[in-house]
Amino acid sequence: MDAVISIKGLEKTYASGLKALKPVDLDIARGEIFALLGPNGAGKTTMISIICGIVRPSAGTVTVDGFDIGRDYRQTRRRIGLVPQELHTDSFETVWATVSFSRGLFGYAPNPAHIEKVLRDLSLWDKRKAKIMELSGGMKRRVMIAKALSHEPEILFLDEPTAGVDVELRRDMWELVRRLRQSGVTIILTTHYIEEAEEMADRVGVINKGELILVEEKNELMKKLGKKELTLELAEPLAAVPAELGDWALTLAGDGHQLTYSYDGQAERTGIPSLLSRMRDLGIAFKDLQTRQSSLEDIFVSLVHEERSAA
Ligand SMILES: Nc1ncnc2c1ncn2[C@@H]1O[C@H](COP(=O)(O)OP(=O)(O)OP(=O)(O)O)[C@@H](O)[C@H]1O
Repeated sequence: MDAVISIKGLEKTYASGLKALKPVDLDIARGEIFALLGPNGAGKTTMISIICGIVRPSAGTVTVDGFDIGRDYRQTRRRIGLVPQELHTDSFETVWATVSFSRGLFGYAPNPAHIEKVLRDLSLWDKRKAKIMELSGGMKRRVMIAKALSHEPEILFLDEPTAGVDVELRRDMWELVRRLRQSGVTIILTTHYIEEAEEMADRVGVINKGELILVEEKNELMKKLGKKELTLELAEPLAAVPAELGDWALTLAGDGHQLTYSYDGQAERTGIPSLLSRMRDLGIAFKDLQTRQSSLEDIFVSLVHEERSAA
């Protein structure tokens, strides 16, 4: 892998004694979209903040394009754009001035053409003369992204990019992220919206209690762990799953009206034809049926749940 970020043995223990990151090893490939999923307090922001030089690690190393985040802070930081979770942009400055100023902070010469492109891409061009404090929350969030892109970073971190934004802005952001990837930018996003990871990510990492419990290509993950479910709407309710159907993984719901069979969609034999013929023999009729592929959300919940019960 051509790793643009390489994380080795990264640990963080806060002054309170809380271990926010257990040793984490992770390589981020150049040009990929990597989604970091995890419940509240899992350590996502801590990890991003360390890579961006905001939080100091307790142990381990991180290199960005071969530069060490500690020793070569300036070199690493100028390659990175960060869109933080919290908006702190209340200001009397205009959109144009704010975004242009951000670029200057990284030591780059002014480039009005680039700033104009960023503002246009984010539908902020019409607002360029507006003061930040006059903007709506969604607009402010766009400004945060514009600031992060002002110095043409190779790597963009988006910490919960669409928390609390409306559907339209979320779609716009997804579109923008795709365009950025096409232009060669590596994107690392944290999200609570699993739908977002499912839609966008090339690879997914799941972090729980400071531990990276899984890193996998999204498509592989969905194939490997994805279960399918067949739900039969019964003509007459059942009080319990009949013993004669004990060979199939069945559950009863909807006051006995819904019989659900969970099976491995990748398996050669699903067990469905034999189940249906056994049901016919037993005189159990159904009115309707539907199948459902488990989503990344189901996979995530079961992973985090397994970890919790193992702990
Ligand atoms: N400055 C700090 N001092 C002490 N503990 C902290 C500090 N910052 C974060 N923590 C703790 O470290 C753990 C990881 O927090 P972090 O913000 O990295 O999680 P997260 O995965 O980003 O969560 P969320 O999804 O809620 O943003 C949490 O238990 C949090 O309370």
